[in-house]
Amino acid sequence: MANTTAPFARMNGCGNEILVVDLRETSAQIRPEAARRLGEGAETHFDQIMAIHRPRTPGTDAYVRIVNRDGSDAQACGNGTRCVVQALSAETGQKRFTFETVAGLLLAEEHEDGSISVDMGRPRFSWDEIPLAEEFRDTRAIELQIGPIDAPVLHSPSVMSMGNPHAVFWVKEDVETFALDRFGPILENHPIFPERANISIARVTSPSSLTMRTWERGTGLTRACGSAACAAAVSAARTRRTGREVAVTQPGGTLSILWRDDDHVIMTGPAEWEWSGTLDPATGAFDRDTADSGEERVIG
Ligand SMILES: N[C@@H](CCC[C@H](N)C(=O)O)C(=O)O
Repeated sequence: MANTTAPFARMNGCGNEILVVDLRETSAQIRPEAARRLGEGAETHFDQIMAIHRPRTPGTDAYVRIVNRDGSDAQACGNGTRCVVQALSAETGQKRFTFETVAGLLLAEEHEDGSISVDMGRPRFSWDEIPLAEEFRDTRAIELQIGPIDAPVLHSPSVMSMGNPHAVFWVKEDVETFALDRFGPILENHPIFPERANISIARVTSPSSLTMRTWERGTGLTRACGSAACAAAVSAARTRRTGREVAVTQPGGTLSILWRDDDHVIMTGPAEWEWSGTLDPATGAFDRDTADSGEERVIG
């Protein structure tokens, strides 16, 4: 059977490296081995793949599957969702979208200034929804620490789900001074997280701002993580460290997070197209569009 090729765009959301792959014209799926091959590529290395499939539910614009660099599936990707919105808006001029993901429906909108808002849904706080391996009645701070028993480097994280699991460790020092590259994989794979977890270190800088870094589940250190920014902002409000509208600054940029009174979390930020090409979703083989390959495509 001839290999399938699909258009894709290399994009980023606040420096979170995203491949947006258009699989609407095929029934092919991104294979884990293809994801790992693309993730190891000098040009195609990515944090997440956002695979756009034909809609499965009436009233939605597409079904979007999220794949991490290690080939694992994820339930949410805020930065990647903004990239999908920008790509489809560039293709059709449509500004409002409803996407279906494994975690439910996401509503998104591109604004006149080019910024994009995504309704990331409601946060989940109960231990069995995050999930955790054992019951914790108060997930605003759980017993989990790393470092010397009598002087832990990180401890008492806030934990929650934005569709995907997050642990947020609060610090008073510059978030860049922590060896997250060392602590991240240990905590990501800690037995308390049966589905692993995204691990963030966050520092509150005012009643409406915080800075943070994230070690992402299935990917590693990234320059930004949208769902982690939502988790940190909600956790900061939940622990009365900030209000419900927070500017979250990560190494790749700043996102605006609003935890609305109806419990929905609205994330607003940029998306950036870098280059386009075609790829085989089964193998990860790709060709990059050249300057003379016709009008500058985004994905379609
Ligand atoms: N970078 C994404 C998060 C992607 C999924 C995460 N690594 C997980 O496995 O939960 C974002 O912007 O939210």
